[in-house]
Amino acid sequence: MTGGAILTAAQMRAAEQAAFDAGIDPYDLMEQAGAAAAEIIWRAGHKRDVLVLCGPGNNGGDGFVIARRLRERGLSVRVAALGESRTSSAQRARKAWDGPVEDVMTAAPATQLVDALFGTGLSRGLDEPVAERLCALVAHATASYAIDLPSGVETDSGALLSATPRFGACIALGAWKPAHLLHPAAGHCGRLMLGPLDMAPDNDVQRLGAPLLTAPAADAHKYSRGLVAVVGGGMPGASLLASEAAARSGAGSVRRLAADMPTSGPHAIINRQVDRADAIAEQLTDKRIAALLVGPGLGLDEVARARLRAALDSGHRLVLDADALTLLGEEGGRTMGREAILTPHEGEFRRLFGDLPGSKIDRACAAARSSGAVVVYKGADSVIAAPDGRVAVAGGATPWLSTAGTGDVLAGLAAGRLAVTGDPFRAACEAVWLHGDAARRCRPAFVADDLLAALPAAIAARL
Ligand SMILES: NC(=O)C1=CN([C@@H]2O[C@H](COP(=O)(O)OP(=O)(O)OC[C@H]3O[C@@H](n4cnc5c(N)ncnc54)[C@H](OP(=O)(O)O)[C@@H]3O)[C@@H](O)[C@H]2O)[C@@H](O)CC1
Ligand SMILES: Nc1ncnc2c1ncn2[C@@H]1O[C@H](COP(=O)(O)OP(=O)(O)O)[C@@H](O)[C@H]1O
Ligand SMILES: [K+]
Repeated sequence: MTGGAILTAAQMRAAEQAAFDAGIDPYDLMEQAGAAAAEIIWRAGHKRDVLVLCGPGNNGGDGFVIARRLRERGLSVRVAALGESRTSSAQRARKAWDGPVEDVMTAAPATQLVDALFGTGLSRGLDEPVAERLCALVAHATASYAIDLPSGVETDSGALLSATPRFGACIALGAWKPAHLLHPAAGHCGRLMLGPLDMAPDNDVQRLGAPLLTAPAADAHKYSRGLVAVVGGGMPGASLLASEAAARSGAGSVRRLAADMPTSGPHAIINRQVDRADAIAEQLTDKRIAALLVGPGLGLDEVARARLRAALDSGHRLVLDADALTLLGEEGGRTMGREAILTPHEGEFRRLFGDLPGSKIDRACAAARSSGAVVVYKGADSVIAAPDGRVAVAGGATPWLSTAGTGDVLAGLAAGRLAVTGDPFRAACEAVWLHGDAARRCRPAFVADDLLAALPAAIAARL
């Protein structure tokens, strides 16, 4: 269920060095990279005139190979460079291009624009006139391709170091980089494609891929498929959304423990009217509970605090979301020391873990290590990190998800999948995938309730 390894610039360089040490010729690798990218551009099918912008490093070297390969296919190709080529492989690739080399600042636009100015070696923002020229040439083009990365983005953090155009597509070379999935850079990549190289580095950090789910066993019953308990609070809607998501996640049974009794909603959910924390604690002694969710609509008062304490003391596998995370943060955090999933958005993450350094991936890893729990650091780019160092990064979720209540659905899904699998990292990955896929199946301007109706189709697609 992985979508491929994600490597930082330093990890990519180390993998490249290991390949050279193993006998791979550096120039062969550049030829491979350029050929793979040219093949993708050719197959994209525009078959129109091309302008390839080449920078001074190996990204520029890839550009010269791409230009040569596309011309061999019969396309009208022009090349424009930003100064001299500085690496021996790039110099060799430039020599192998026997056409003219124009200046990036004066080259006329083309229908297809290939940006091979900078990749993983970008060390600072582009000079302003160069960034402006790149933006103008991309704006003129019908099709635009960033080679390895859009020039101007920081590989590891996904930050924009200078004005960066939005490309139609980005062809990653050899492996994904954090900037392909982390915002704001991810929003400038367009369609993501991977140009394969002989060198195939692996890493604990992976792009989230489609999960493989299994149907219930022939002799399954509602408890063997997982009983989910959801602790409610002052805002009933949130725990109702979460409960229904858990009920539609593949779990066998859902019990909602709250002071209110819903007047509508799926009758399959068992609502137990309990108010006091000791009554909730009593309900939580049921050993059949396979996962417990607390947080959506919980509230932040003393009653909420007592309910959270009862949940934490119950010993069950936990999903903590929303107000539970805020309350946990007020208490200075707590090491989970058990199978648990925390699902903070940006604000909850900062309240719980403070201002951590590094990329969103680094911050999620640090949070997972310090809490001992699987952390789902939500947003347009969601990072799922386990305390043992495994990470899955989800990109490409529709921004229509940024509507109230979709987090409650995700939390319910995570609890449901945790009850089914008993594995917090796997459950979190499955939940984020199914949530994103259900959103893709909804029409624009959907509301969180619509996601619930789309869940069975999202699950069916993964069986
Ligand atoms: N690793 C692999 O496995 C493979 C890698 N491959 C390819 O190599 C690429 C990495 O190549 P790379 O390391 O040569 O870096 P690259 O991005 O071309 O630029 C570095 C040059 O730019 C300069 N420079 C930096 N910022 C600047 C600025 N703002 N404005 C002006 N100059 C600036 C910098 O100079 P300096 O920072 O020293 O001033 C240096 O000269 C990678 O993305 C992929 O395309 C594939 O061919 C095969 C497999
Ligand atoms: N711009 C976006 N693009 C894609 N997904 C998003 C975006 N903004 C939010 N999301 C997703 O929507 C959900 C929102 O959760 P949350 O912020 O907890 O909302 P709520 O508390 O209202 O339920 C998360 O799963 C998050 O990853
Ligand atoms: K580039």
